[in-house]
Amino acid sequence: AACSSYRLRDALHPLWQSELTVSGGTRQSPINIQWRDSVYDPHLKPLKIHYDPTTCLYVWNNGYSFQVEFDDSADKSVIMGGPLENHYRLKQFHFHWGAINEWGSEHMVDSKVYPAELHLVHWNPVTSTSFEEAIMENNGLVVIGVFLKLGAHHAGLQKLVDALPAVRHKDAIVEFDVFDPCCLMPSCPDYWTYDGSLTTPPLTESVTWIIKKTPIEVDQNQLEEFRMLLFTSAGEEEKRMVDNFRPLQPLMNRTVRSSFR
Ligand SMILES: CCCSc1c(F)c(F)c(S(=O)(=O)NC)c(F)c1F
Ligand SMILES: [Zn+2]
Repeated sequence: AACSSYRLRDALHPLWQSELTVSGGTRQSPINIQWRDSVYDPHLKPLKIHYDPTTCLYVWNNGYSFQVEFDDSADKSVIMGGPLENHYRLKQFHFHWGAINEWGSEHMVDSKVYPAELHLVHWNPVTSTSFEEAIMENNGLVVIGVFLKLGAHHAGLQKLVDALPAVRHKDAIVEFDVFDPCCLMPSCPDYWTYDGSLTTPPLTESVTWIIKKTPIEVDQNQLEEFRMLLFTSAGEEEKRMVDNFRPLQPLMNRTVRSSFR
């Protein structure tokens, strides 16, 4: 079996075949979080999450992940507190995963890699007038990262997994209403936070990352369902949607703060 620290650098999808770089990037993501180098910040508040399940709109395959989109036309599904100065609206969530359980997450903790990682993407409605604008703004976005580890069946995730066959091909879309992403959050409040970037184009350095310390558990069948999705559109030669993670990026002059001792 592949050594667990081995990471596919030339993953199948064009996005990751060439090492994606932003010229002069100083705060790129993902990174390896070295637990002992992270700094406890007593000023970090608990993260407050209020998601309204009725803001859930649909699931779609965007050609590099499957994504659940939310109605962000009002402050209905928001996060605040933690390292944040104001509230941020939930726009979408998606996942990154590997072809096998030995790899798949984008971030690592002390070089430990997880089979998958959930990203909940939020934008700042105070400093931006739209999500598209916030992508380009310094700290316009907040992404909560949650690690997935192999373990017990995740009942909350299963509702989403059951919708995946309907979005097997790129650009497929299926209605998906009343889903509360809170069910995908670990109960442990502990997190790391650092300044970083999108891990897909345009790779803009606009993300305040909040990485939860504790993973959620999903079972083998649920991970296999992720791996049955396709990067390709209907009618094209099928390419399985796997290894849709970006390689690790240099920490450079950044400190990762922790909300816990
Ligand atoms: C043009 C952006 C479309 S929205 C989006 C996304 F689709 C995505 F995949 C990531 S990510 O970098 O991969 N994960 C945090 C983002 F940050 C995003 F904002
Ligand atoms: Zn992501």
